[in-house]
Amino acid sequence: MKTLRLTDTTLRDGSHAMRHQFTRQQVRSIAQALDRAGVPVIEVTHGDGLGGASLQYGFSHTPELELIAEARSVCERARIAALLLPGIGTRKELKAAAERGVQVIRIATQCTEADISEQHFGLTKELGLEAVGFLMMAHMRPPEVLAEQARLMESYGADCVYIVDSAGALLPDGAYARVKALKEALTIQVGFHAHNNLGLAIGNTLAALEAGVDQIDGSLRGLGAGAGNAATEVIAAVLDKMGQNPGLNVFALMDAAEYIVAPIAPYQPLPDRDALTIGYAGVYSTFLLHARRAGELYHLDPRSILVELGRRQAVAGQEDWILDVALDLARRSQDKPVPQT
Ligand SMILES: CC[C@H](O)CC(=O)C(=O)O
Ligand SMILES: [Mn+2]
Repeated sequence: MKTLRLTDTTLRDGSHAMRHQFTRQQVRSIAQALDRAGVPVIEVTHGDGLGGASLQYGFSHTPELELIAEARSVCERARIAALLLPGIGTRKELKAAAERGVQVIRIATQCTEADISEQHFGLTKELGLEAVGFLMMAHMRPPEVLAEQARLMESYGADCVYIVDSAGALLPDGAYARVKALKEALTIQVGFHAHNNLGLAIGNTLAALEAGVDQIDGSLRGLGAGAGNAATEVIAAVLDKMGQNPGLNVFALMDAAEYIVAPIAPYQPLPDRDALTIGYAGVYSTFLLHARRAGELYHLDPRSILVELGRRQAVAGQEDWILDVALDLARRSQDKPVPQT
């Protein structure tokens, strides 16, 4: 039986929910707990990947390279992964991350733009690292288009390509069909990364498993953008009940979620009305907090901003659209004629 590989992204996708304020001590405790619980890969980076700390995406409390080194120093078995979005992260950050002990680079592009990742895969392989492709906003394209894009990443040297449900907008049949299409098109491994905006993160992960997925993502307590990710401790318990536990200590993960992550999380990600709107309208999960802020600023319901962003098909990197949309909606509401009585 092949072994399913779990990557925990509490210290990367969870960074969105933490507004990128992880401290060294928090990273050490979380990484050590995950390592001891048998999680084989731990992703540590600014939420928007290497080089993400900026005015646009939010500055980090502690530089991500230092956090990577902290995580590396406490792990005895787990490999450390870092996310990189071409254009945000450059060759310089990629090399620096490798020097701090990163062994897996996950290269993320919009699901129709795999062609911008060739150089980054090239350098990752040159440095002797494992290279994983991330096709983001995968609900926006049908399985056959994703398979073509994944084939490009395979030709650049990817060891695995992920279907990334960035908006948490997929239903189980959509997750199944997309993973299946990649399994049929590629000779390398296939992964699935879920968001819980429609409350389907675990259900979709199980659909991906049914389609033959090789790698999946989780985060403790689901800490992540939007309504968060598939919770690592829940994945572990479910896989265990299915007789498919790949070596995860279920109780140790429950403890890490409860006693290490819950006390430091600023809120518990869940499909509340704004996050649910993200899944419903098919919007990038990281837009949640930005849309809430814009809503407060312009006295708008964040849901109206999110629905309009979905209509305009906004994708990663278009965070500046959020304020534009809010301004348009605020202006439009002022233009409305006052009802005559
Ligand atoms: C900014 C990168 C993004 O958060 C990657 C990811 O996890 C996703 O698209 O879901
Ligand atoms: Mn994500």
